[in-house]
Amino acid sequence: MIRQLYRVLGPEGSRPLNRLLVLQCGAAVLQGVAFALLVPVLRDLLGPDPDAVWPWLTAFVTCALAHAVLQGAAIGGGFTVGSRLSRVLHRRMADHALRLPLGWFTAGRTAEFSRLAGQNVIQVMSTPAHLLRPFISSLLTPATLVIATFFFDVRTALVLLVCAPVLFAVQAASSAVMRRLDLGRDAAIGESADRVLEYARNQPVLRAFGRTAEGYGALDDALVAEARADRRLIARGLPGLVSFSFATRLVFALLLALGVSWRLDGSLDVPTLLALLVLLVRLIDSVSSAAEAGAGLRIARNTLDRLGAVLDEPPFPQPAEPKKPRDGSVEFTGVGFRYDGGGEPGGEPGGGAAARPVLNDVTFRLPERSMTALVGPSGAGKTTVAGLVARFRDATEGTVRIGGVDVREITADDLAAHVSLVFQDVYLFDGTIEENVRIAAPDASPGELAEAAALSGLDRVIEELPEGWATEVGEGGARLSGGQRQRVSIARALLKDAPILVLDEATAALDQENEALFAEAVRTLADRKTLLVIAHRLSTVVHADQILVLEDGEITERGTHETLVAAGGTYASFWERRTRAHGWRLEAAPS
Ligand SMILES: Nc1ncnc2c1ncn2[C@@H]1O[C@H](COP(=O)(O)OP(=O)(O)OP(=O)(O)O)[C@@H](O)[C@H]1O
Repeated sequence: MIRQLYRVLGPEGSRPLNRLLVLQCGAAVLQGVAFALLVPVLRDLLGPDPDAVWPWLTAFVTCALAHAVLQGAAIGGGFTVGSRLSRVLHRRMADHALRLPLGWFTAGRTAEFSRLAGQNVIQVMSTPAHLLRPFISSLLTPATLVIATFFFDVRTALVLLVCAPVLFAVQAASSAVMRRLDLGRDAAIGESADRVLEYARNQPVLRAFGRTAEGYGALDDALVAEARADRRLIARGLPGLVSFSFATRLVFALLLALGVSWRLDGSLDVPTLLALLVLLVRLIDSVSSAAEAGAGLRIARNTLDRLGAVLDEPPFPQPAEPKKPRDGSVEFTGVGFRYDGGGEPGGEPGGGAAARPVLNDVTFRLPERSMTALVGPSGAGKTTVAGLVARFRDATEGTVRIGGVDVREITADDLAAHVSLVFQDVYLFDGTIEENVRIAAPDASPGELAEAAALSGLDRVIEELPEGWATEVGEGGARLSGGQRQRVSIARALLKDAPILVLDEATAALDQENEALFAEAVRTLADRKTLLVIAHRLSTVVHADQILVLEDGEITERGTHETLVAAGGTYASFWERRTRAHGWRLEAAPS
């Protein structure tokens, strides 16, 4: 536990923790000495010469006062270390989130991350003040008492010395069982929390389909599993706790019986017996509080383990000898990819359990300042290609190059500076429209902002909104329509002014008029940027310099609109159906 705290706090936090531990240990030992001094105090008080008590009483009061001072300092230190712990953890988690590969952030892991950063960090920050101190004193105070007992009655001390390992063994066994059960219960609670969140988020869909809480199977299952974990905790954990409590009472009874027999055979006087019994009660009390403190510490340890596991996740690997992209071109050479962990940046190429390849031997080049359209049926792997350009994940085979340099040799900062992305799922931060657009380039001039707004069609949104640029978008952009959100995100990507722009279904939420205007803007952008446009709507892609048709993870056709229509393949059949039906959506060709 203490090792975990040192690990999480890092070198800068270790000095206050050292100080705190010294204070807590000192306070615990002094408490033991003060309790031990009660023996000569009581013995002299009840014995034939009560006046002999004064030196012992003075020593007892001095020790008790010194203990109170150290205890006060230890409590204060506990709070200081606790708040430092929360600051360090939040900062380390935020830094680590920046360095983790984007592919790591699945919905489940994001929920776990936010739980850890929120309630779990708060839980852990109370450890030094509320859990560590009682735990240390529940170990050191009894240890001091056992040593002190040697000065009063060696036989009692020897019995305690023999019993101590038995008590510790019972406690350790019970703790190990409880820890495993706690882990299972934590996981069950986490699952329920995720399902409740999902249930809340999906209310529109669930209500539309008339599903009530009772009918929401995933939530029901999670709650049943949580109740099962609770029952398991009680059924399997309780025997351990009861055994420990039973063992401590047994030790007390044994010593009481021995004390009485020693008294009866005349080898122990009454005042010493009474004083030893008082000491024994204190000792059993302290040992019992170890079990209570242990429960809290066990939970904190599990949490620290989970925090440690997240902080140990391999970060986005930075190249040892970074290279700068030479231009704004993009090149895929024999790229293969599958979603099985083998494609995590830094992961073993081709490692992990075998999964179906999503991309297979994909080779293409996007020349600088050109427009390429990537089309294909749903699930063909288009978004995966976009993610590989931005190195959300690494290709499992082949190489992705930007400006002639392997993306694995480019630093994350350089990569971010070179690639701008617009996805269909737009996320806006709670703030104004202007703040959301300026995230891309905080120092952009009003002219640059206006140009990005004009190209993306955001200028028309601004005109319609009474508060214009100062309109608050709400959490996640909830106060804007889907089309408005999309235009904010397009403007943001344009303002960033990266040489490569990837638009993945960027126009999906736009109406036909805005989509046509945006298609026009995209055409003009191709003079300045390398564009990779993924779109179901053919009107956006007909003017592309090259069109790549991706089917089932493979490029099956490539060429301009005219050549592909003339070739009479998949693209031509898409086109034919679109013109015949006057539809705009691209769908899978009938097989
Ligand atoms: N994170 C993921 N983990 C596992 N499989 C995934 C993941 N993301 C996508 N896939 C799978 O990879 C394949 C390609 O998905 P991708 O999203 O790249 O296709 P797409 O062509 O962009 O589809 P759409 O046009 O519907 O957006 C699909 O079979 C999909 O189920």
